[in-house]
Parts: sequence; C-alpha cells; structure tokens
Amino acid sequence: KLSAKQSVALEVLSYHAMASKEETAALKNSHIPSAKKLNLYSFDFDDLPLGEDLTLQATIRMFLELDLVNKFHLSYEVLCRWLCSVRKNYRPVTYHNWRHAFNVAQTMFTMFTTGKMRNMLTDLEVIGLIVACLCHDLDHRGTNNAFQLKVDSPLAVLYSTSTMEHHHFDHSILILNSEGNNIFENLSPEDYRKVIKILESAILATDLALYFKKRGNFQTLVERGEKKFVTEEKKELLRNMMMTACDVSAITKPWPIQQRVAKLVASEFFEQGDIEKSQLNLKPHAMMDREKEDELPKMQVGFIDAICMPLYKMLAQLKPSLQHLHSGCVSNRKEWQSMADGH
Ligand SMILES: CCCOc1ccc(S(=O)(=O)N2CCN(C)CC2)cc1-c1nc(CC)cc(=O)[nH]1
Repeated sequence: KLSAKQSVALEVLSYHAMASKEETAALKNSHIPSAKKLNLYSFDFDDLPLGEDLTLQATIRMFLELDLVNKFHLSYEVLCRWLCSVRKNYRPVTYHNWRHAFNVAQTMFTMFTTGKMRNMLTDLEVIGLIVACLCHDLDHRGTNNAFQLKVDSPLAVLYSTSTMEHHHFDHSILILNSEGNNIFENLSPEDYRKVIKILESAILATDLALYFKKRGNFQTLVERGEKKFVTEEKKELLRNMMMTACDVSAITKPWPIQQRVAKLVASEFFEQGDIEKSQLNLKPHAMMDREKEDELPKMQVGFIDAICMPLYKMLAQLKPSLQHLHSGCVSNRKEWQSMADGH
C-alpha cells in the first residue's frame, strides 16, 4: 500500500510515451539485414556506424537469430511496437541512452552465441535477459542513485535502495502493460510469472552495489569448478553476473571504442557534478568533477581493477569462449595505465 506521498510520486513518474502507428509499421515493414552484415556475433561490435532505425532492425535480428519469435509465439507487430516504445522511453542523455541499452543487449546476444553460454540457460532465461538488457536503464535521467536522494526526487520517495534500478524495472512493466505492447502476451501464466521474475532480478542486478554483494558467492562457485549452475539460486546468480558483464562491456571493446564511450560516461558524470556544484552547493565525487578530468585514466584503471577485471576473469574461467572479454579488458587497462603514467 503506497503512502499519499508515494502515490503522488508515482503519478508524477508515470509519464511515458508509447510507439506511434507509423513508426511501428515502418519497422514492421522494413527489411531486416542479416546478422553477418550487422556484425552482431562479434564481441568487438561497434554501434556507431548504425543509424537509429538500423539499431531497431538489429535488435529484431537478434530476436530472430535466437528463434524467440517462434519459441514464444511473439506477435511480430507487437514486438515491433514494444521495441519502438522501449527506445522512445530512453531520454536523450549523454550516456545512459537507447544506444547504451542496445550495446548491452548485443553483448548479451554475443555471450549466448559466440560465448557459448546459450546451452547453460533455458529459453525463458534467454528472452528474459535480452529484454532485461534492452529495458535495464529505461527513463534514465543521466544522474545516479545518490543524486535522487540529494534532490529529494520522487524516485527516492518510492525506492530507498537501488532507486534508479527499481524505476527502470517499473518502467519496463509500464510499457509491457500498455495496449499492444505486451510481447509476453502468449506465454502461459506460469512462464509469464517466471519471465517477469527473471526481468526484475536482472534489472536490479545492474546496481553495482548488488554486484559487490553477490560477487563473492559467484567467485566461490567458479573457484570450486562449478559448471552446471542447476539450482534456481545459482542460475539467478549467473544471470545477474552476466548482466553486470554486459552493462560495463564497453570496457572490453577495441581501444578507439572504449575511448569514445569513456568520454560519454565522463561527460554525463560531469553534467551531474556541475548541477551538484552550482545548484546544490555540494562537492561532487571526484569522477563527477570536471576540474579533476586529468585523473580520469587513473580512475578507469581503478574501475577496471575493482569492478571489471575480476568479473571477466571469473567468466573466462567458467567459459573459455568468453576469454575475448577478459583480453579486451586487459588491453584497455594497459592503455589507461600508460595514459595515467603520462605517455
Ligand atoms: C569515464 C569517466 C570516469 O568513470 C569512472 C570513474 C570511477 C569509477 S569507480 O569504479 O571508481 N567507481 C564506480 C562506483 N562508484 C560508486 C564510485 C566510482 C568508475 C567509472 C566508470 N564507470 C562506468 C559505469 C557507468 C563506466 C566507465 O567507463 N567508468
């Protein structure tokens, strides 16, 4: 039961635009290029060359390659409408925009296929994870959880922990519950309940605070040589570690791509820092302070060592076909370290 304050907040927040008839029809009637042409099976995938419409077609191609339309009797028109609605509900912020979600989903697709993770997961987990990647940052405002509290955002009134991640999940449900946007409409009640549970856990898992909480458990399983991940608890742990690996996968991309993306991440962080300085009279975190831009390479090395490298190392131990992610991360660490050393 929501308090009066919470229901007001929900009212304020439930603004959302859905796909138009025209854009849905445009996507539905468009030619979907092959996965090969789109380079979708590569861990080195670069979204830059793709225009907006091509990112939507590439996402449809991923659903087709995974045979999800047939397996879950998806209505092709509903899939197109839902995808247009998802993209429309990403704001044009500097980094946490539609293209970030699209890239995260493409890494998940590549982990399933090129990374050979597909046979460790059920079809329900596969569609749940791909949908979670596409929806995981819905309606992001380019500011982090701490900021919501600082500005007394209605979001912080609704969710005291993992504030943004709860909102991203809520927004995912809002879209699924909109007329003609429920891609899961033909699932059995049992499967529907399961896939929504997978979706919620996977989206919440993108809060790095939860990743830190659970990483130790995953490390224990991997070090013990766990290969199967049979119990519900172990499957959920694996899925959620995969979400983090995809969410930060720009750190594994070829150096020119990593450099470009890091600039976008930094710009969005600096925009938040500027607001904290000018409007909130607060001293921002170093990573959000543009006056400390020269410390960026050192911070990236710290980010790699504290968050990224341990995860890609464990995933590569679990599945050697994921080694490319770990190697990309090692290579970018060398680049950031040499920049930090002033070369
Ligand atoms: C590129 C601009 C600087 O970017 C960073 C600076 C510091 C750290 S941190 O690991 O020290 N840490 C993270 C947890 N916070 C609570 C405290 C600070 C991470 C990044 C970073 N984050 C992302 C994910 C959005 C992507 C990316 O490329 N870099």
